[in-house]
Amino acid sequence: MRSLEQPAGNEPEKTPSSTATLPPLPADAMIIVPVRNFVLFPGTVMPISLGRQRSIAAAQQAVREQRQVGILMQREAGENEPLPIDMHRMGTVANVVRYLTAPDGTQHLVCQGEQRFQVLEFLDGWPFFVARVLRLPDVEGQSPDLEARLVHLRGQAIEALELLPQAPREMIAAIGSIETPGALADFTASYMDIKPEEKQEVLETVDVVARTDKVSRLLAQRIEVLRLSAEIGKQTKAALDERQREVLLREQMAAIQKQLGEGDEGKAAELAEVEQAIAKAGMPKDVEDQARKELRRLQRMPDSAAEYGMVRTYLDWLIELPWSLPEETPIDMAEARKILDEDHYGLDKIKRRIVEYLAVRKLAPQGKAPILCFVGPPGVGKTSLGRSIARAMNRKFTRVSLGGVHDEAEIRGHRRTYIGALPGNIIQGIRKAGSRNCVMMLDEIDKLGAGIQGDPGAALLEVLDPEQNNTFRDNYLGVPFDLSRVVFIATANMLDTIPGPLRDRMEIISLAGYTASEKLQIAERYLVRRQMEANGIKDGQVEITEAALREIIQNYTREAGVRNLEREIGKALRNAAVRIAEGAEGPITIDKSDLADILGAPRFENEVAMRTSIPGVATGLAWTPVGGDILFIEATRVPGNGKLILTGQLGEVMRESAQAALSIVKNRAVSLGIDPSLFDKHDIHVHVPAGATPKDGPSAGVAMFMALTSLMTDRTIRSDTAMTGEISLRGLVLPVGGIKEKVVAAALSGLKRVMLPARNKRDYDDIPEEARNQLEFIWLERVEEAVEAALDPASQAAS
Ligand SMILES: Nc1ncnc2c1ncn2[C@@H]1O[C@H](COP(=O)(O)OP(=O)(O)OP(=O)(O)O)[C@@H](O)[C@H]1O
Repeated sequence: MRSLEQPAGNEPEKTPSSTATLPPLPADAMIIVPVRNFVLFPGTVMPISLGRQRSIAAAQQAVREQRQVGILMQREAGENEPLPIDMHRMGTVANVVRYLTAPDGTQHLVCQGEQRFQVLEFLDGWPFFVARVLRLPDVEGQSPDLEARLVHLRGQAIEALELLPQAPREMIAAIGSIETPGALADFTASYMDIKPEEKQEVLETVDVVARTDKVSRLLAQRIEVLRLSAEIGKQTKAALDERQREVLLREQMAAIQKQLGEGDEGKAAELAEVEQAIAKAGMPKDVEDQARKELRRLQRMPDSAAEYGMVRTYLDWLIELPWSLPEETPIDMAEARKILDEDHYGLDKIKRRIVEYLAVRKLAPQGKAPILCFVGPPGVGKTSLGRSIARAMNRKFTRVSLGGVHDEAEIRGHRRTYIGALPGNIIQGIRKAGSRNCVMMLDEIDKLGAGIQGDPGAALLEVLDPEQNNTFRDNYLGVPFDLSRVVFIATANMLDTIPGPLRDRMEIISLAGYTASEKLQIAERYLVRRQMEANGIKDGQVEITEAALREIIQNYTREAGVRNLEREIGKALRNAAVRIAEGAEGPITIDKSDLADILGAPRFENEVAMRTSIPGVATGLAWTPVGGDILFIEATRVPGNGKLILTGQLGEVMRESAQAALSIVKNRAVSLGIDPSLFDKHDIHVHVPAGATPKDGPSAGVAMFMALTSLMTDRTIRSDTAMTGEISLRGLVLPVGGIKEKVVAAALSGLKRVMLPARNKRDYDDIPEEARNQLEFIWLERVEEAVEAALDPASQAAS
């Protein structure tokens, strides 16, 4: 209800700077800013636009002198050059909150009304209006009568606000917080939709009781008008029946969209397609209802709305998920066997187990088959076995990686309220497979973490539980999805870290790794062919000799599986491919002697011989999640006083076994031919290099003992011998785990002899024949036997 100040016509040329020399204002005088069609009330803050030069000068002077101003309404709004006589006699003293110039150059004064004032007389001598005034603060006592008026007026004010189509909440709150009737009357009058003259009348009603009554009367009239208007609105609305209303709204929406330049034809066509897709998707009834509900929301939304894209993506997910079940063909067992043999060399026991599993599924397709879990080092064929199972069952195959999954939402999805939410990786896997009865491989189930964001293991349990997984609920989808026909297969590198409850659900099938000749077979039959195809080499163009393959297996790779082997073969073949492309006359043969040029120097050649050529180094055998490995224990002595120094990030148990080994050596010093005084003059340092191998557990005991014995007797250990075994303080050799993997690793490293605890003889049958044939086995009861067998006879003379 405030009108803008109009720019004045011919204002006398008085610039604000010239006001610096103005006479000082008398004590009861005040700078006056005349305004039009606007009443500032005490207790309210309002901006006033300044147009006339005189008003700008007044405002600038007030700001300069940090003075209050008097806001006074003109009697005639149209008067550009008001004289004192043209102004009301009563106005409001105000503090200047801000004085600002808008980007378009207009000036504004933000004022906070403080109290009423009455003009006593206008004074001359300033380029703006100045008047002597009488301030009129509100006189408000406390009486039940006043209190009653306050309550009544407050009730009315709130009622009036609530009758407005959109009741401003903060206004209601402000009204509730005003404590005195006079202030409430001012506040209400200020915001009420009444004429400026009526507002001026309220301002001029200094008596609080009279003022409250006046505002109350005005409000009562207002409420009556508002009520009537609401009533009319309601009646008109009721007159339109629901259908008409919808048509009307749709038309309005279309009109608005047109206004916004959003052509609705493209959108309509798009949504018609979505509707058809929903009808065709084969969704269960409740899912279809949900999809249609979302579609209706889309229809009502402009396609520029941020939410439009989100709902559209959600619908795409619902549409693209394979809800219906494809026909399941019975498993052909003979064919299944053929496929397994076709894809994999060896692995007879495992293939047999898989055939059994398939037979059970064939006989009881709806039954609860166990979940297979392949455990073994990388590259031994876990994933490719999973693919073969899918092929044998005539189903789609999909992989879901669980490595490093810490958050339940990665399995089960984020709620749609999150920005960028998506379904969890189970549902993503299903969509990728495009089939509800796919074979889903849950990779690296042993690397599942448990973080603060819920336990992904628990979510996975639900996925795998046949009692629950027919109504698996992904947070993003918000509707159940039936996973009961999915064939789950898990893979892991190690058993220990698979959460217990998950392990209980699964049938573990271990794949230990391949011997050198198995690798050779796999390479000859599968890997070379596959890499030739991958590198565009035709049959007969390149040949890799057996000797070359053996060399790669022996000296270029050291792994339980065949992944690196395949990579090295690929590298060798690519080299040949380049030569063919450059026009070399075929066929090209890659022999052992060519490898150094193609693949570089052998990586593992003679490592053992080199390392063990000095006293104090023993070759141990370690078990790791990626298969067995050899490991060197190095001991050296430095001048000191008998301390044992251990380095190489050893675990607690391994540190203890080093101490035990030292005690045993000290105990037997004389019989071993060691000068006991050596121990007093030296510190002994034991180091176990090889960063990647986990170094804990007691099984390096024998190797520690031998390294120390070798050091103190100054005799080297045979370079063809590796050892494993725990030791007791009394010199007994105790059994250890992982014998099969360790022995295979020893064979792969080209060693000839292994020293094992006698009580591990029971594991001998598990050791692959090839390794058995390659190695000499020395079974140890006591550490003395190790000394006997391991110290190099050639180094005897030196002692
Ligand atoms: N017995 C085998 N016969 C033929 N090929 C094999 C055999 N074992 C492994 N392979 C081949 O070796 C490669 C690596 O195997 P795969 O990817 O299945 O290993 P993985 O055990 O799943 O490893 P990771 O745990 O790292 O996933 C594949 O190309 C696979 O076909």
